[in-house]
Amino acid sequence: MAPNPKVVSAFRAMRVLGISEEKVKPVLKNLLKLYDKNWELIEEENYRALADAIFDQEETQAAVQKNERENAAQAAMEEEAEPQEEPERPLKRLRLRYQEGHASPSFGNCSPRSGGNSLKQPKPEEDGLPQTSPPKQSQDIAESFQPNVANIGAGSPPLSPLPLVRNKGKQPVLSKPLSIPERSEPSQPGAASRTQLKEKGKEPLSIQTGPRDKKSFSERSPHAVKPGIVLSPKQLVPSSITLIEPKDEPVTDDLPQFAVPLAVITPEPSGRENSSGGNGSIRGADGPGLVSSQHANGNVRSDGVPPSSIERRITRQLAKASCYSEIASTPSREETIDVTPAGVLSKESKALDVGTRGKQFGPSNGSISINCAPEEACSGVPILPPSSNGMDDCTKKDKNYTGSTCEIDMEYEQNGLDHENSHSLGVVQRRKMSLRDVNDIAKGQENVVIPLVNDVNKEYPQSFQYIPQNVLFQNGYVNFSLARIGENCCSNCFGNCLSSPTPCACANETGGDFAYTLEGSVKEDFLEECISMNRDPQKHCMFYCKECPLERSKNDDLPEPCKGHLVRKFIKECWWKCGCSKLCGNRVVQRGINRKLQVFMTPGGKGWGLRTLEELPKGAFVCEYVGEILTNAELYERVSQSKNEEHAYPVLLDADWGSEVVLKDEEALCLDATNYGNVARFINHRCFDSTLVEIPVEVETPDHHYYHLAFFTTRKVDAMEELTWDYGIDFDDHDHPVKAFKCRCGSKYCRNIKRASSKCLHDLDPQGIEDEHVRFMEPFTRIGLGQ
Ligand SMILES: C[S@@+](CC[C@H](N)C(=O)[O-])C[C@H]1O[C@@H](n2cnc3c(N)ncnc32)[C@H](O)[C@@H]1O
Repeated sequence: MAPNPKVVSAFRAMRVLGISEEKVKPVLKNLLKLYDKNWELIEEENYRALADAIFDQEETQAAVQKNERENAAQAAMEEEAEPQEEPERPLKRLRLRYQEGHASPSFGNCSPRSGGNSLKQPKPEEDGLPQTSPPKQSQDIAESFQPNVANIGAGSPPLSPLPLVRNKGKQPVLSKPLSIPERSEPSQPGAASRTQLKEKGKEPLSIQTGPRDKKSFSERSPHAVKPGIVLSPKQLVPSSITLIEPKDEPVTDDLPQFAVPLAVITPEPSGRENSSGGNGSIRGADGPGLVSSQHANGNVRSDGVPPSSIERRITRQLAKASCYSEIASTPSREETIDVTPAGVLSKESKALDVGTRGKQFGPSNGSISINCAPEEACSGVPILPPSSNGMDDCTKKDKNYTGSTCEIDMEYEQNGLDHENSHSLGVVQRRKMSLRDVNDIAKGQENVVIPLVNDVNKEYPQSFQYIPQNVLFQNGYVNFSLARIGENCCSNCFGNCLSSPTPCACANETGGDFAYTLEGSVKEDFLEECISMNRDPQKHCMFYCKECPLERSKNDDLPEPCKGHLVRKFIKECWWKCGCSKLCGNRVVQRGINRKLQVFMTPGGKGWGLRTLEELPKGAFVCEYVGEILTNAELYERVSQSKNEEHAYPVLLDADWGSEVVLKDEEALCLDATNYGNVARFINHRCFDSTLVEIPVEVETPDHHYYHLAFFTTRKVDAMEELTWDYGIDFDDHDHPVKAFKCRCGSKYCRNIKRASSKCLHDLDPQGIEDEHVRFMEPFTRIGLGQ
């Protein structure tokens, strides 16, 4: 009997969405029953009802399965019962008072490859900090981010646009924070004026205009890139298998924790404040509230049509459509809301409830909106309600907070606001604020709370909008297409891929084996190679672009030859399209931050820094570098137009340029955490022997134009130790548009210190480095150089 053509059509429509017939069949049956075989209802809107029903069913099943697995995992865990782990792994936003510093056990052996990666490291660079004093908590996190006043200078990270930062070695992934001109000392209040702050907030806007007037990357003919030599992946040791400790998983049943695609930040061309495009407008077919959750769920598309609920589900669950959601970046109001201190400080603001990671994607005030049409986005209309000028309402979260009152209690005044010049940031009013209880800079958007403390002075961090996931700015383009993702996924897997006797398809992308251990750390060999690449790039493969996008962004007319990019090692994590579960051990970075971290004011003149409140094993995931996704051209424009005092936390995503035959401008991406970013924006630089190493991680996309930049520990790190990262800055590059900061990393091998003999780092004995470093650090910290 010939199949019913209606059924065949329904199957076909669902297949396009990546849904198999087996899944469609039972749901379709039910639906027919429900609709009394009224096919019209089912066929409507391209089988929307059917797809919705399928997704609903999947969600329900997934939730049930997840619960079962978690329970099973928990049970297994309890059986194994290895008492050492911290009993309280963050499950969502938790408390976190800080921890006592644990004694650090011995170091993990690092087998130093040429560069000696493994040093036993120096003790916390910032000693002298109250090791035991509890972080100051805050009830209104937003407040914590007031621009502060003085700190901008020192504490504030300088500009470091990638393009600008010429890092000698680690080009690839990197972050080359552009440096900022000598910033005023952190301790000097008033180092940065309000005006300056304002400028920052506006940056995105100005950028918008720039690139458009100018020849954009995309307008140029694509430039070919010479493929670099590809590193033969190191053979990793076969993994033993077991479940990841459930406690380490902050996953909760109700939230889509990982897989949070991107949001797009687009300037608003016709915004009220700046028709040139300076104003980003928040727009979204579904309204702010919905938007935020949509983002959280990873809805993205690029077809120019506002996503329907079904579409959102599709993108969320299957990542089918191209990603394109939007966050208004800088409408005047938004500025008030997101960027400027005023917004941050606004206590009256009753923004959306701050969700946990995954739920709340972008600005928690609901400014994130889905916008499927980039073009449309540019004509955007500001949608932020005037009343939303406050950031997230942290009071909800704080109401349960029972910690001690933060000692931070400062009054400050926002000075020097330049309203006229601010085409974007709205009105920032001068006001005095009282700050206290800074207990979570993430505003509930991470699995854990991240407190901020300042035992050094009365400064507060530069204002910025905390986002737990990257967001697209304007021209940056990231395409998540299921069609492209499919092949590399382990669709036949189930449960925990790390428990499988044979590596899954995703593992094959990482050199034939999983990069992670059962405990969730990066395996030794893999980690060592990544560390070695950073510390001793010359010993690794580099590729040179024929026409380097980075150089072109700096000088389009007469670009300098490519300086070379490292051919990086990648980690490929399982994702939505894989058959494994959310708890699969090959999903680490996408689950977000799970460590107890704290932002603190360093005593050594580096401004704010990040430290761990718990001991971290070697290879542990700490956090991802999150920011706005820009093209190099956009970033360069942004930096060139910004004031010296502005921060910039750019990272160049060029880890795979060499494999591209033709590199389009949209593919030359970078991340900037200046205005939108996560806790990684506080990670300070340390030459050579930093405690963190960045590793590119592929989650959503099979190509490497866009990837996540994740930080893992290079060694065991003690509680209260500062987490640092080697930006790869070339301190001798005096021609660089942005001056590098005066390095105060304290490393024995600081590249910013002139030494009598220039011995190559890779010629040094790692153990020697370690020992000397320890001796070197103490006095350095104590004296407080750089202050
Ligand atoms: C990504 S931010 C790090 C957070 C920053 N300290 C803050 O207060 O916001 C980079 C900026 O921090 C400062 N910084 C980072 N590492 C430093 C170091 N080793 N020595 C001096 N300043 C440093 C510089 O101002 C740099 O531009």
